[in-house]
Amino acid sequence: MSILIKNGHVIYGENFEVVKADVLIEGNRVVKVAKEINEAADTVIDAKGKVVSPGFVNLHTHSPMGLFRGLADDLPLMDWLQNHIWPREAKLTREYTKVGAYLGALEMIKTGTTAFLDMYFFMDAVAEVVEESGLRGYLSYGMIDLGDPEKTGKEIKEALHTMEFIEKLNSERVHFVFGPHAPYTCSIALLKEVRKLANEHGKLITIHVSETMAEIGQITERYGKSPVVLLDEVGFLGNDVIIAHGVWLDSRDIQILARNGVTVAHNPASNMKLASGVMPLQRLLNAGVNVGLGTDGSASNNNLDMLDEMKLAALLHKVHNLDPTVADSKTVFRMATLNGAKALRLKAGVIKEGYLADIVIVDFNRPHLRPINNVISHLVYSASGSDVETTIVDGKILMLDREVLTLDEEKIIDAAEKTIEKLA
Ligand SMILES: CSC[C@H]1O[C@@H](n2cnc3c(O)ncnc32)[C@H](O)[C@@H]1O
Ligand SMILES: [Zn+2]
Repeated sequence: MSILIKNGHVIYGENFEVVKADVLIEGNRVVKVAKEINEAADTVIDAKGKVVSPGFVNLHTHSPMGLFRGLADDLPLMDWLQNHIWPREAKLTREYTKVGAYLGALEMIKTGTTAFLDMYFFMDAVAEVVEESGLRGYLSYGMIDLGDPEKTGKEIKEALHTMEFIEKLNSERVHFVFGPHAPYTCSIALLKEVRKLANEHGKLITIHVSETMAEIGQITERYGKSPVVLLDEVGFLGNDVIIAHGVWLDSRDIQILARNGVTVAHNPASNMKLASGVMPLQRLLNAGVNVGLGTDGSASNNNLDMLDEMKLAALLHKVHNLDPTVADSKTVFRMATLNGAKALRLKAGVIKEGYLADIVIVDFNRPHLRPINNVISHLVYSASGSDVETTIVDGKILMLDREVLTLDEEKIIDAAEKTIEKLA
């Protein structure tokens, strides 16, 4: 199958240069970007007045948590988790989680996310949803053993069961990732076993690290060192590790992350909403750390809109540093696209010949996106997810003119309402 996108403002290559061009997709790859392409294609899309952008990579989320949207707002992390979220999650079944995953997938397609890194429960069900939706999903079963050796074994077994399930799908778009929840919920034994298994199976690892001051306090009290130093000393870190948050990092932590090639997934909305703190973006980037962007779950954000997230990232770091030159629009756009793709070892995140065709078309024929003085600026500061008109993943159209082609929108929204009634 081939798709020809004509007359768009194309964000081209690693430098995100904006050119008026046509884009030809054959199979799952971009094969040609040129001023005018006149070859025949199965589908032709006219993108006049529109922007053809790399799809967004959500580098940290809990996709089914949309079910809990708005149910526990305005709380700090530990209170939010222990007293509001975990009791609700204890009632989740595979069926309910799947409904949440459908809602998350629908929201991501509608707001231009093409790939995401997820951590949650019942990830076999989430994998089925990802496969059906056409998205690219990197899925981890979130392991929590709370230092109980019996639980360690059970959690590892569940993770391996999820890995087997995903491997059997034999999908190029659905991948398994190891997901120990955090240093404060996982034993050293669990973390060491995860490192060993990730090496054995060649899988990525994702984990929440240094999110709040409370976490730093707990880990320092328990181990006498910071979470990052702890993870380094037990041999857990590597260039296959993506840590979520990384808010409370000192200079030594940052050097350790850089030395190990660790990626940090920045979640500005969640960090602001839970009042966790401000990630040291400038210091991380200056140290050469790869930083991507994530939304976290919809119960702490409260949506999965990566365009919103880019604006929040840019504004947060400007005001925090009292410096408007910090987190410029291109830097933030790169975090939301190429840096995320790099972390997932995905040949995507840019539009260029040979790269995966994970592309979105954003409708700029709208007053808040005119005049088209600066495409990247408009995407970061002026657009929102609802401006995304077409979403293409792996060379397949998932949404055209805002109609989702792979999922039944009405059915999913209805099921979400019914599920939360049952859960309440
Ligand atoms: C064990 S599955 C994932 C687990 O993580 C919880 N969660 C959601 N957001 C956060 C966050 O910001 N920090 C730590 N944990 C978080 C989610 O509710 C699941 O229980
Ligand atoms: Zn999280």
